Amino acid sequence: MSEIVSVSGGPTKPEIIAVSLSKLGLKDGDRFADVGCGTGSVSIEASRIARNLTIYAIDARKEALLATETNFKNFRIENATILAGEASDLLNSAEPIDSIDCAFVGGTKNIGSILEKLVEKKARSIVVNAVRIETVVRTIEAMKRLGIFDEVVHVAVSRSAPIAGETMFKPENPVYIVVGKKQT
Ligand SMILES: C[S@@+](CC[C@H](N)C(=O)[O-])C[C@H]1O[C@@H](n2cnc3c(N)ncnc32)[C@H](O)[C@@H]1O
Repeated sequence: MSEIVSVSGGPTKPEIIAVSLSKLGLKDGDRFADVGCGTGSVSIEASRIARNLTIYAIDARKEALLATETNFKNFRIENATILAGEASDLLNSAEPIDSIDCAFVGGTKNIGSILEKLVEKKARSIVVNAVRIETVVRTIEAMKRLGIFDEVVHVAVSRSAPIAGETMFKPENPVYIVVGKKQT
């Protein structure tokens, strides 16, 4: 199995991806947006959970796009379009993405605008990862305005590490997982 090529800020830790994707509720055949894809690791895990996804991986940084391209090739991710640029612009019109079922947002610059566009594209479920408290507040407020706010989960993971032949735990940075669901 290939190692994932990393970039600054990614890959997202596997435990955070696991909780995020469990909240997202992907189904086979969904159209999935990985907004601020970094390394593409969330898309790679998403395609292990649901079959026949159509993936749109978006990032504004060249190094992230290159890493995603390499990782998708190494992990044999199919049906994926990698899009370069500001997410709120790329989600603005019907081209290249006309509708979305589920979105994971790991890149939170312009989060209010991104959420608006995802709702316009009929996303039934949106999960945002945030580490800054200001981003968490902005995300909750935007989701409430759009009538999609569901919950926030604060996840703090500690990982085992060897010490003097025994085992201690080292904390990872806590992450807030903000969940939005289309009201039915
Ligand atoms: C924390 S990293 C994401 C890590 C990723 N989930 C992974 O597993 O590799 C955030 C990424 O979002 C991108 N980003 C942030 N805001 C963005 C926006 N508004 N549009 C496009 N990309 C954005 C950054 O360039 C960065 O690569």
